[in-house]
Amino acid sequence: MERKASTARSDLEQMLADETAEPKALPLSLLQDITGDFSDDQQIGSGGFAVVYKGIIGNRAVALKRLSNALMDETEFHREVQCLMRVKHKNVVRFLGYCADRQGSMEKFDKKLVMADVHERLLCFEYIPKGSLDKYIMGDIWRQNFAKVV
Ligand SMILES: Nc1ncnc2c1ncn2[C@@H]1O[C@H](COP(=O)(O)OP(=O)(O)OP(=O)(O)O)[C@@H](O)[C@H]1O
Repeated sequence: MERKASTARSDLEQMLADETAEPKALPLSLLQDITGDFSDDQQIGSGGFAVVYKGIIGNRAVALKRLSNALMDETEFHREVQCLMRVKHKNVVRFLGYCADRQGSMEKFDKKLVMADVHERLLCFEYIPKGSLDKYIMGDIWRQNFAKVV
């Protein structure tokens, strides 16, 4: 792992230990490293705007939302990060950091090689175990309404 990523890894470890630490910018190389390069095995869910991965950092975990560029543009991403940085509440999942990375990559288009701009935008949160709340809510609704019929 490169030096920048290894410094960021220890910063993130310290942030997980210190609940008062502010969210910060995280390098893409660190996020690739802790998610096995966004491996399918570490995928934990997906929502309207993102695929969510579990990132392993020491004996702790974080949740990483990898945003779809088609669904959220740069301005919206900045606004989202600004809002998340202001929210601090015991009942709201803690926001730990963000990553906005842009790299040139040579791609074939129409039989020609062209330099494509590849954007990665990610949001990092504390990891909440035991799955999604809607499963528990829907589980109850299902039990109350349909369990007797089946
Ligand atoms: N902090 C987290 N810790 C653990 N799992 C998470 C966390 N955040 C999201 N997930 C998992 O990823 C799934 C998708 O989350 P996400 O917030 O992207 O979708 P959503 O709740 O449908 O929201 P939206 O519609 O705003 O995208 C959740 O249902 C949950 O299983």
